[in-house]
Amino acid sequence: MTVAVGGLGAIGLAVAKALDEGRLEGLRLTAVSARDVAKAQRVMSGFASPVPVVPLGELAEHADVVVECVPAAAFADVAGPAVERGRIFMPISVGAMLRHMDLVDRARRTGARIIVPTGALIGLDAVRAAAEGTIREVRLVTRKPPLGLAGAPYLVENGIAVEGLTEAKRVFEGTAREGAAGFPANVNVAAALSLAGIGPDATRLEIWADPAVTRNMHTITVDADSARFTMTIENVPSEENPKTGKITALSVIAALRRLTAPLVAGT
Ligand SMILES: NC(=O)C1=CN([C@@H]2O[C@H](COP(=O)(O)OP(=O)(O)OC[C@H]3O[C@@H](n4cnc5c(N)ncnc54)[C@H](O)[C@@H]3O)[C@@H](O)[C@H]2O)C=CC1
Ligand SMILES: O=C([O-])CC(=O)C(=O)O
Repeated sequence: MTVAVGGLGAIGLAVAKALDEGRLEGLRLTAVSARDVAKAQRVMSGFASPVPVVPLGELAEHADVVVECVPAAAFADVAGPAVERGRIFMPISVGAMLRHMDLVDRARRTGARIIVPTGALIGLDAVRAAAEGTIREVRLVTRKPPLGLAGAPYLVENGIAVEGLTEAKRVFEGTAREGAAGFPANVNVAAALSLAGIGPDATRLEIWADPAVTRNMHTITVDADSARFTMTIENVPSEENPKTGKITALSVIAALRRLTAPLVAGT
């Protein structure tokens, strides 16, 4: 299968490199997109098999699988054409996906498949299994270093300061949908959780700005008829973008690997 990667930042570059290095059996990189084309061409010259740098909207013409690794604002430029052409579309700006759920109906008609990786989160296999039964409650508590949240539209609009905190402060409590809208660069995890479970309006979210933490921490609690579980992940920030946990790119790579692997484990 061929793969195109939109965005060469913390997540996209790691994914493109894994493909170029031949670490993904049966998958080959065929195109990338970048805001800074000259820089991307320099990156390509260091690749074993350089690929064309094309606009986001053209990625779908070059590959069976289109991976979106751009800021939320550019999501639709990648997603629309990929779904329209019936590709496998892998979004990572999952909060933006919630505002474009019409893509799911469109995918039904074009034969596209939209596969959301677990990303910076944990345990969506268990959440999906529980959702086949009856789930009473899904809650996510996200705890981040205050600077990782600074500038989020919800904080700006509500005049909530996170600078100079000496103790943890809960800055948001609401639904995953409201959280994804108010913190577009921070809680894609809440959107992914909601899609795996009971949807963006029923999934509860708390966001804490915590000066005592150096990692992005996410705790999921699920109460279902089949099981009750609580899971916590403590993400090491990536070097390129401290807002993004290092595991996120690895999650995309793992999700790609299972597209062609002869054996897959986990729901
Ligand atoms: N689902 C999840 O668990 C997670 C999702 N994310 C989200 O993933 C997305 C990517 O995150 P990062 O790689 O950390 O961001 P980043 O800022 O490091 O990289 C984004 C890249 O996209 C490029 N870009 C921007 N506009 C573009 C355009 N029009 N055409 C082509 N390239 C363009 C930028 O130049 C940059 O290189 C963000 O929306 C982020 O919020 C981040 C962490 C976890
Ligand atoms: O990397 C993380 O811990 C989570 C994150 O930024 C997101 O969900 O957007």
